[in-house]
Amino acid sequence: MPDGTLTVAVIGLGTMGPGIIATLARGGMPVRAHDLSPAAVERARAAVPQAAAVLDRLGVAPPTTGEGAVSFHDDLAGAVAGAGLVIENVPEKVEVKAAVYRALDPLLPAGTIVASDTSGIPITTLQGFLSHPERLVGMHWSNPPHIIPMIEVIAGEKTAPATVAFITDLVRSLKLLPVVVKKDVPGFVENRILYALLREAIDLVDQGVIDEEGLDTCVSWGIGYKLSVVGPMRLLDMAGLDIYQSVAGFLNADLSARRDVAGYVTERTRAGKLGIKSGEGIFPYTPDQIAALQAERARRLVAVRRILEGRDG
Ligand SMILES: NC(=O)C1=CN([C@@H]2O[C@H](COP(=O)(O)OP(=O)(O)OC[C@H]3O[C@@H](n4cnc5c(N)ncnc54)[C@H](O)[C@@H]3O)[C@@H](O)[C@H]2O)C=CC1
Ligand SMILES: Cc1ncc(C=O)c(C(=O)O)c1O
Repeated sequence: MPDGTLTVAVIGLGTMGPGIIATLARGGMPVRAHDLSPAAVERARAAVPQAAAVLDRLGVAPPTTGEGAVSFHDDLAGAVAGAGLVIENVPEKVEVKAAVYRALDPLLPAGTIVASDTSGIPITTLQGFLSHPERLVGMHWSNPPHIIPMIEVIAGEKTAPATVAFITDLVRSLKLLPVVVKKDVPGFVENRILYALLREAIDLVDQGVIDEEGLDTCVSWGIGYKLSVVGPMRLLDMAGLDIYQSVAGFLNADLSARRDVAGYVTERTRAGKLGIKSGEGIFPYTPDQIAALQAERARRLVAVRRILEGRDG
């Protein structure tokens, strides 16, 4: 069980880092942040207060002891000094994560818990790169991490139950929603659902069934809107399992079952068109548009969450 003295190190300060840092600090924990890129550190220095301002709008108050201090460290050793928890948040490549774990090993006491924010690399795979694998666990936040309250907690084959309990208690102490995933499958739960949806969405655009804007309108104002209130299992009962039986009977065989990544995406990633992070992906973005888009998305997500939590509306 985390106590009031827990210091957390966050390694990797890109898309996910600043929101995670702000959330932990708002929970009263000192946070020590590190990225090998000085540019990423500078971006994070600006992004953490921005995420904290969103937490204000969400009504997330620090404990009476106050907000945790955030410090930035050029070196990994300095970042993890005194940390009881290290959150690994580097790119989704096994070799990159493995290198971080190998670098962490001599720096950490055996009992220091290491939580990976991996989107779906099996935790058991990652446990092969860290001594005392019982202390490694998946702690999968969703983007934006300072707004989405659900966090998946995933044990690898060698993860100790106490490690899982530690992270689920920590998530609860932040008044967030831990979901313990019972099997260490690739993609866990959230991303298996999301990637099945994205595979179908990309396929529909690729086939010319609908254009990108139309796809987003259809999903955001149809099933996406509905799923924010009624989960898939409850939706089956709401629609009627007989309806699912009939429709799935012909539709399942027609859904995309591709095992590779659609050329629609590969062409863009190979061209460096990565999305907001590169200024263009499926859509083009100017810096002003990015700032406005991120502010508006935060505003809407905050408003929806407040309503779903029964605080507004
Ligand atoms: N982007 C998303 O929507 C989500 C990503 N994740 C997962 O979180 C992890 C991080 O993802 P992002 O923040 O999107 O990645 P990112 O690419 O935006 O940021 C990664 C950061 O790690 C830094 N880095 C790379 N190697 C490093 C090293 N050896 N030591 C220290 N820092 C290093 C990079 O400089 C970069 O700033 C990945 O495992 C990803 O799958 C999880 C949930 C959502
Ligand atoms: C496309 C995509 N891939 C992975 C994740 C999370 O691991 C997200 C997300 O959190 O939204 C995502 O959108």
